[in-house]
Amino acid sequence: MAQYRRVSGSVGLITLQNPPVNALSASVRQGIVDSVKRALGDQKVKSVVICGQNGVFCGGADIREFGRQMSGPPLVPMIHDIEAANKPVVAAIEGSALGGGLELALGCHYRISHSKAKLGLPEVTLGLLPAAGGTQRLPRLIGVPAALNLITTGRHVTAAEALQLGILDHVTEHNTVDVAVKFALSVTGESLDGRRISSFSCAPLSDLDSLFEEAMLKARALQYFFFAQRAVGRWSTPSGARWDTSQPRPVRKAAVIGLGTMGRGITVALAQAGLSVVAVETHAKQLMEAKKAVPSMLKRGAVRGGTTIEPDSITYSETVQAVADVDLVIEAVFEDMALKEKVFQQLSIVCKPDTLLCTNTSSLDVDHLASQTRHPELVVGMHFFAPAHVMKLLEVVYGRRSSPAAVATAMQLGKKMGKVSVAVGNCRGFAGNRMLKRYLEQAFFLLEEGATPELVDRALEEFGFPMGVFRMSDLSGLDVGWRVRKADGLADTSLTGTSARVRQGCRYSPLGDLLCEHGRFGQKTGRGWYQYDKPGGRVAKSDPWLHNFLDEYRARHGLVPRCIDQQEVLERCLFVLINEGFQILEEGIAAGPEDIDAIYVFGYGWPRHRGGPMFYADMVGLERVVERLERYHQAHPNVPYLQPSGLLRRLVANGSPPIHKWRNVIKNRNSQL
Ligand SMILES: CCC/C=C/C(=O)SCCNC(=O)CCNC(=O)[C@H](O)C(C)(C)COP(=O)([O-])OP(=O)([O-])OC[C@H]1O[C@@H](n2cnc3c(N)ncnc32)[C@H](O)[C@@H]1OP(=O)([O-])[O-]
Repeated sequence: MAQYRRVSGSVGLITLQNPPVNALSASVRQGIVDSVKRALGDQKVKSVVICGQNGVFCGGADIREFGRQMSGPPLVPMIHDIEAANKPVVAAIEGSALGGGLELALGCHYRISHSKAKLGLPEVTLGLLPAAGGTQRLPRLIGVPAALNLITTGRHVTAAEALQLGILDHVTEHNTVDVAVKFALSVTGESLDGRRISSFSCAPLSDLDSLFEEAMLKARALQYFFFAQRAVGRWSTPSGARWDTSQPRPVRKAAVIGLGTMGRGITVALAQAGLSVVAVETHAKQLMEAKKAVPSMLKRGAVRGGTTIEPDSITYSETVQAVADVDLVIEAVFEDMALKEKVFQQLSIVCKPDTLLCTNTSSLDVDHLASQTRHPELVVGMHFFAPAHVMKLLEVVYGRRSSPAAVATAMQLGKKMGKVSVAVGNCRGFAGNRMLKRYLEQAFFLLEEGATPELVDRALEEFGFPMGVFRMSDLSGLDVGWRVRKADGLADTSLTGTSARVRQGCRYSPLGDLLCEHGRFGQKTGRGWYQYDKPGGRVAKSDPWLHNFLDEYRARHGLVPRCIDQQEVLERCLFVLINEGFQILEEGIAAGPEDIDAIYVFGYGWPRHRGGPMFYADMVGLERVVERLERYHQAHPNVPYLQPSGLLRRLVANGSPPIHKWRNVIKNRNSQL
């Protein structure tokens, strides 16, 4: 219902009353219709304010009435009558104005909001359209592009953003109803001609078709990704193991070896999944720190998720012997093969014969680690992403000898931990990091050729990544990749002349190695591709030192900088990553494009509304991807990964079938097409 009273002499105050969110039930709509009629008919009333009780304007349609026979006055004429009123009507928005609630506010002549309020048209998330005027009034008020974004995403915006967009007339920190009443008094008698949104004309746009086309593509990408997430659970391996024929083993007690950043996150994620956990760290200082850090991470998680954690579900130990009775072990020691070999040899002796042994390596050879144990069929990779208790992605890496039960167990455990688990084969970097390597290389090459970190990052962020490659590299630490390149014998900055930029016959950029030699490891040292106000600082600022360094580097190597545009950045960085994805599909490292897309959206910040790299390739058109790769390969013949992969070429030769048909072509990869 709605309460009506006259306040401040001449303002009719209508208060929506329907706990908990003043949704527009039949009786609320009836209350509004009756109150508006009263206010407009009362000569003492010169203006009207509509608000909601208990600090919430209106949560939209009453979801408790969904599926029931429609009764009471319909919303559209009700809002239209408010707009047509000859006395000013002001919406006083507190809490939320969502769906029909915002549509009601758009029917008012003025909108005043508290700074903490949220506004939006979330109908799309319920399978509806904002059909009570939202699709008509919002574009007229804020323009088609901004309205389309709100309508198609359903996102809630803050009062500050709503003010900036032009949805609100005023935002206040004070009592919103009091402010709205004062405002209503001040506009009494003013003309309402320019305040009725439905009479506004929509600003004409020359590129309206492409705008709608883009919105349609986003919708298609989101639909594709919805199904892709589900497809990854139906895993299979080239040896014929499958999700529906492989029986997972029960895992009640698990162990984590190594309590650095990753190990702590994994311990938390296991405990949150209800397992009892043995957390092992052989360095006394690190163990002591973990004993403090893990419970506070668990506490924070419990507050966020409203859950409780058994405090004694984790036991700590300084020796590997403590894992003798666990069902599964996740090794998370330093990324060093010799160290991991030793751990696996020890585990193979200490653990029960049927304990599953998992490694959290991000790129090392799972088969080699399996060969260190007595039961290589019980070894798989469980590659978590930092922070392991937050990030949704888990790559489950099966080796040559991993049993179907071992893969099924790791996949099921991942699911229990709330992860999206993707089964991938064993190769250097698995699927995600292997593709990332090509993307990073191209970003470095672009700097050599004349780009700046700012230019590259801007292009990637405008594409939709939360962070460009260089800002991301500063966040995760430049030293991580440097260590790997040193171990691989690549990071040799003593080389001069042309050999400084070539390794094993291919183009190589030593830029990352040189930065590390200057002690620039990214945020942790306060300097990287950008500068930060202090070590550990978060706000990246352009660094003149870096720009000088790049100028000198180019001059030293006789590289003439050229103008690089955003399109080249996107094509070079993304198409090479996509090409590696096709290679991975061809080799059977990932079973289907959905696996790669899930990995990239959940693990690497690929924008969901672009569906993932493989879906994006399908959208761009496979022929175009091939054509651009060939062109770039011609320009850079010493970068072999720019050469289109065999599978990509075969798909094009097959008439570029849509993504859901690629598996058929992959299956027939031995045919003579
Ligand atoms: C022709 C029609 C056209 C219009 C179509 C639309 O408007 S479509 C758009 C429709 N609107 C939306 O899609 C908005 C959906 N709602 C929200 O986004 C959020 O609830 C919120 C932001 C309003 C409040 O967030 P918060 O974290 O502060 O609180 P919370 O989430 O914990 O909920 C608290 C309680 O409120 C209840 N309840 C909530 N909404 C409605 C409703 N519309 N109705 C009835 N009840 C509703 C909720 O069930 C819960 O009850 P419980 O379990 O305690 O008995």
